[in-house]
Amino acid sequence: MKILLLGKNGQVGWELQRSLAPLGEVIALGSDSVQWCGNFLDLAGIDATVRAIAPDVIVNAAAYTAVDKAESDADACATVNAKAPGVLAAVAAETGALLVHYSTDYVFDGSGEAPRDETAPTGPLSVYGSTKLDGEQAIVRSGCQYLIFRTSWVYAARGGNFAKTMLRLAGERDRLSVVADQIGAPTGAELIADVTAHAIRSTRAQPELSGIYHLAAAGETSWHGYASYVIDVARQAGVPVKVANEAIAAVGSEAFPAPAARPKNSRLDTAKLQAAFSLTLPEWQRGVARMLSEILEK
Ligand SMILES: NC(=O)C1=CN([C@@H]2O[C@H](COP(=O)(O)OP(=O)(O)OC[C@H]3O[C@@H](n4cnc5c(N)ncnc54)[C@H](OP(=O)(O)O)[C@@H]3O)[C@@H](O)[C@H]2O)C=CC1
Ligand SMILES: Cc1cn([C@H]2C[C@H](O)[C@@H](COP(=O)(O)OP(=O)(O)O[C@H]3O[C@@H](C)C(=O)[C@@H](O)[C@H]3O)O2)c(=O)[nH]c1=O
Ligand SMILES: [Mg+2]
Repeated sequence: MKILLLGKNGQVGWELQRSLAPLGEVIALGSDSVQWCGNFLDLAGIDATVRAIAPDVIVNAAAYTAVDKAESDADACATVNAKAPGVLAAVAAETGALLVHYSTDYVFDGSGEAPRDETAPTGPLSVYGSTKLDGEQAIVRSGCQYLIFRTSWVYAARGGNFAKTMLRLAGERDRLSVVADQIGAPTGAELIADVTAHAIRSTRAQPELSGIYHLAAAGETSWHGYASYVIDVARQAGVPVKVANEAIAAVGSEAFPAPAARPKNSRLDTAKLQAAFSLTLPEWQRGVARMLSEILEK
């Protein structure tokens, strides 16, 4: 099996370089690749690259993920998150390749408290969420065989994420304010990459497994609960933190104004994935603790 991995240097892309290796020949590209075009702003280049490599599986881990910046950079965000996946899907539809792609809880409007399943109506609140939804829909419309994993609150030992921002701020400040009315599940890039490899194997054998799946760790927390957990683990590991637990103020979203609105309810119902691929997704704390042990023991 020949696999083309795009976005190899991102949180998920980096873990996919590891998890996809046993499946076959992996050609991994980043936006800075020179031998082939890896830049999603060059749609013609991406089209030519995929056709020249002619992979059996395309795994797209590239995306414009700067949620707040996207609000004032909509065109670039749409090209990367919607148009480029449309180009990948068109080639996959023509060649019969399987396209694997990632989307987000931010395609939902965050109303209510019930976890969303894959049939729930969407209603993105941000440019980022809208472009990610457009990308999903371009893939579904193309008629190609696909696996789209909607995930949430992704972290990795490597790369930028909320947990690492909190660790940095906890070392610098003696007070923090963190929103407590946005609820979701922090999900490790490692878990996503492992589930992806497993799902590709199964779908290559059973094409009817193709579709959209929610993929998030089990359990739930708020960003405030997540920050408190991360800082507590760091403190117990002997990392010097300036902020005392009671100085991590739980605030409403309105107290933390940001260019992009975020959904309050980011809960994802993952029953379809767990049933289709015979998986049990672990509680969010397990992966976060593992990531922290990796970065704190350096
Ligand atoms: N991060 C999160 O919290 C969540 C992410 N997701 C989705 O999961 C997937 C992976 O996310 P994650 O690994 O966290 O993302 P990262 O932000 O860690 O990585 C994104 C990757 O996309 C690449 N990229 C950005 N712009 C371009 C471009 N113009 N051309 C080619 N490549 C580009 C970046 O490469 P470079 O650095 O070279 O620019 C980077 O390697 C994405 O589809 C994302 O939408 C879903 C839910 C949550
Ligand atoms: C840094 C910081 C953030 N926050 C709030 C802002 C925001 O509502 C929430 C999350 O902050 P961030 O901006 O780091 O997280 P954000 O970039 O919105 O994370 C999102 O990334 C995209 C790619 C996704 O697909 C989503 O699933 C989600 O993971 O925490 C605080 O309340 N206090 C703080 O000190
Ligand atoms: Mg972010």
